[in-house]
Amino acid sequence: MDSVSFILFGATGDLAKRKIFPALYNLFLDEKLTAPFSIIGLSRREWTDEAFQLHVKESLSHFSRRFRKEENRLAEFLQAFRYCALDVTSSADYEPVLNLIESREEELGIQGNRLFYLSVAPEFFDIIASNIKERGIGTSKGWKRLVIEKPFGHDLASAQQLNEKLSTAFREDEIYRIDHYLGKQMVQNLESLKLANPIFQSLWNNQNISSVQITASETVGVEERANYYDRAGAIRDMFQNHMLQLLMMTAMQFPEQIGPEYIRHEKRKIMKSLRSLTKENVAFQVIRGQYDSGEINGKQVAAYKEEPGVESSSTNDTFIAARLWIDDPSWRGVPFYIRTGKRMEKKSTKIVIEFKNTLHDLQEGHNEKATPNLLIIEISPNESVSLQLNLKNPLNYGQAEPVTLHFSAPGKDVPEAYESLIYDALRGDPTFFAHWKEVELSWNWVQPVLEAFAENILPLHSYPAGSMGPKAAHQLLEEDGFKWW
Ligand SMILES: NC(=O)C1=CN([C@@H]2O[C@H](COP(=O)(O)OP(=O)(O)OC[C@H]3O[C@@H](n4cnc5c(N)ncnc54)[C@H](OP(=O)(O)O)[C@@H]3O)[C@@H](O)[C@H]2O)C=CC1
Ligand SMILES: O=C1O[C@H](COP(=O)(O)O)[C@@H](O)[C@H](O)[C@H]1O
Repeated sequence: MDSVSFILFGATGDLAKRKIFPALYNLFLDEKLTAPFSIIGLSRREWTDEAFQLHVKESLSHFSRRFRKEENRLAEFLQAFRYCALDVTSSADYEPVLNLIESREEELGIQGNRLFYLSVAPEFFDIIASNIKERGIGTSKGWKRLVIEKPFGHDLASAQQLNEKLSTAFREDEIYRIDHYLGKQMVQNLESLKLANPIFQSLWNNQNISSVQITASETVGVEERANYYDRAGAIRDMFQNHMLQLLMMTAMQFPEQIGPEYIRHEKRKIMKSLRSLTKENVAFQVIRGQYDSGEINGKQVAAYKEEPGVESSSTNDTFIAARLWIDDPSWRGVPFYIRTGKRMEKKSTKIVIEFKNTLHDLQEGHNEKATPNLLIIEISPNESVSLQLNLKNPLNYGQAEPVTLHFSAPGKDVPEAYESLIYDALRGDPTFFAHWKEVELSWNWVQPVLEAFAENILPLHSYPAGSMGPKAAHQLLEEDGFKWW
């Protein structure tokens, strides 16, 4: 891997503190950051290099699990950090930034490879990209890459506009759109679960699978993010990006070859085959909900409308469930159910593949207990794969009963999502980043839902905090003869 300048916009912010510095520190400790490297922090406040280094140190003391264990290497790591104050909207402020980048590159002998990480509010993405171009910061002997955070747009039109603006400064292959769900180890494992296991390869289709469910439930509420969340809702915050990425990763067929372009091609094919909705029929396929007060882990919590910063008349969605259909030969007839929400009973992200229940079909009326085979992929908080099978129990008159084969991935010391993703961006592997076409196709599917929500065409179901969502979300599956696992 090349030596790089890592240029961090929004260096004093929350994401930098909680995720980016700890990820960089781990990469450094694991010798995955090629020495020498330069890290330049940028944001408005007037900090010295020393103040910035102290901030990084404090962030690591709170958020890095390896801080105490490997403190002896900390000074070496912090030496790489420099700081420059800049207002991203002021073109003149970019000149000292360029000077600093170049002087550090010269001092360290770095060949001009520059990774720009935009950990700032999305309204700044385009102005930063164009200033990087205009002010010559992206012009050097080495490569340049742009890493951007979500959200990528607010709807289809704004995402398209943003992409157009970014593409005047960066080529698509230079843009790395972070979706941190793609950095989760079990999501990255989906590819090998299918590819490396012929038994699943041959079963991964509508001949054998009756339905697929993807759940991301959270116990947290809106926290201090009402200003953003009340305009985004679960549909933009989780569904359009993370949930649809999980759908693509689950449903994509085996690429002809391993490689980012082949995988991304397969993902795009899934999105193109998704049956589109119209604003008028959204209500038949989508359930929206908002949490009411309730109890979570023995603690009483407030209703969404009573959260600080939320209007008492808010119709924002804190829960969404949907039934999607992939109209291609492999998946035709298999419903994909997706649900995600805040203030639910438990924190759990998982994918459940339900196989067709042939035993049940053969012995209708005789063997009520035969449950379908299930492949359960737990993504968080635990990382595991379980396969539920049926076996006869000789102690119970030979009745078929479910038994489970279970594998738990080693939780400790597994790289966190940000660590894997930053490493991939540094070495130029875009496999687990969202390609523009995936993002555009996702917005395209979601757009009628946004419109139906905005026009209040479908009911807003309330659900008690601490539950698994509104009743209507259960009915959505029951009407097809399924249930959420
Ligand atoms: N925090 C999280 O967990 C997550 C965040 N994200 C995304 O990451 C990005 C950053 O989020 P987060 O860190 O939470 O946001 P914060 O509000 O905590 O940080 C924003 C950063 O931007 C800087 N900034 C604001 N205005 C300017 C300006 N005009 N010029 C230069 N710098 C400016 C701020 O520093 P200063 O005030 O000193 O200028 C600060 O460093 C957003 O796109 C967010 O959606 C995505 C997933 C999770
Ligand atoms: O992107 C986001 O994700 C988190 C959930 O992430 P997880 O890794 O804890 O599952 C969510 O809480 C947040 O609202 C959203 O912006």
